[in-house]
Amino acid sequence: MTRLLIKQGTFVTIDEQFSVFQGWLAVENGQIAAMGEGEVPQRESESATEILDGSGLLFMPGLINTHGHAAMSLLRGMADDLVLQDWLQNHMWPTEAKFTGDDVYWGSALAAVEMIKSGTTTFVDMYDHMQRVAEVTETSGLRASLTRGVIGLCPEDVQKAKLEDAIRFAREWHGQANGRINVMISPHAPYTCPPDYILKFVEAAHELDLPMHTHMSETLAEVEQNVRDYGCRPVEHLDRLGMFSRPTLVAHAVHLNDEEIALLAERKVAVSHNPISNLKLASGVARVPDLLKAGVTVSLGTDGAASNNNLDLFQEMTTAALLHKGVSGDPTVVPAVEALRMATLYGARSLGLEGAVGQLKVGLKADIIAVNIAQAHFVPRTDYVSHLVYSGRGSDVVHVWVDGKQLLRDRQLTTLDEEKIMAEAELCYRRLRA
Ligand SMILES: CSC[C@H]1O[C@@H](n2cnc3c(O)ncnc32)[C@H](O)[C@@H]1O
Ligand SMILES: [Zn+2]
Repeated sequence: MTRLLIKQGTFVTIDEQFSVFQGWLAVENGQIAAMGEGEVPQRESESATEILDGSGLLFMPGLINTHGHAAMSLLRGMADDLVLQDWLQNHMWPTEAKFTGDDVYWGSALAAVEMIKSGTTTFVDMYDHMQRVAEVTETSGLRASLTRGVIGLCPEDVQKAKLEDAIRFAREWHGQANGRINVMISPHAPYTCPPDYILKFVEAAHELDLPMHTHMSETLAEVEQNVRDYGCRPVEHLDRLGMFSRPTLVAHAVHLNDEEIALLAERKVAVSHNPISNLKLASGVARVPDLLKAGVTVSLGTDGAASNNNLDLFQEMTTAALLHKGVSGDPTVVPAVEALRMATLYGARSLGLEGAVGQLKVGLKADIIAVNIAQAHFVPRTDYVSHLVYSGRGSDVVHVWVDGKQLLRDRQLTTLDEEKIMAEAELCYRRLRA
């Protein structure tokens, strides 16, 4: 049995009473086995099989990206500066229709490279050809909640086949990769899935005992269309269809009224806040301070790299912390520590993984990242939580572990061939555009 000892590091434990301390941490059997402040006890030095000098490094829980479409990394920069519906209907969907399983594999691998190198250890992915995303997850060593996203704007036989594919994927992959893969059930959105079709997903989620994930209330146009088509706003619509009787994570939730926020809190629906994607597609600004005040779990997502245009959760934290101050005129909303919790603890909570990941605590899985704080933008040592959120970047991450396995060592990937993946992704894009 190997036992890694990290000594003389700076540690940020994320909890309601987060703390920053100088000390040590031991990893054994994929878990945080022990940790403490100050000098390493002699018994820890003696039982270690590997020792890492943590001087100049800050260790914290790996970041959790609660909404994305990994394979869309292939479409980065392809159609910038458009509103959602134009972007989706006239650019993303026509190109995605040509995606093969291999395109999804290499696009997702490209995303995995970027995520690991910017400190993400768990990601949510909603897409098609999900077995290929699962393969990337298995090989890369990342942790993921994966879901076959289904657009139901198609004939009944195609709808049926897509639902069956989602169920088959769930049965095959939930709990796989040593428990690193979980599965969710996903009708893509209320405006792309008719109500009777959404009902079938809710039934499947009950049968399989799985959580649900969907896009919801992302644009004003979507809310208005929902009212026109179904006589109510998306939150009430999904509630009537029984979706919130399952543990549910909704992406975006930008356009909400007070009653909807109260209902989301009551139903314990979690929200994945994607501030950069929402800004880029000019969708609006989610009412994050109000959601948090109401007790809704709000985590952070990048969405796909075609609407972001990167997968760096540090930038998402910075944006979340700044944006809501700007629009509210209140500098106290979304303080740095809350942005950090959104990217870690609240991410874990929204995926049913609280108590397993998202914090540095003895007994939790060793999903840990090390940030190089021996750099000008982390000086002086006033407040490391502030530095991480307001001046940190994904490229500051030097080491990454998931389940105690090191996926990034001195910024070198240990499980993925970065050069090959970039070359294959470039070829996929050229083929798709030909
Ligand atoms: C059917 S798989 C997922 C589907 O979602 C599309 N998508 C990507 N970003 C967004 C977004 O912000 N809102 C709605 N849908 C989005 C993606 O292009 C895939 O087709
Ligand atoms: Zn999305």
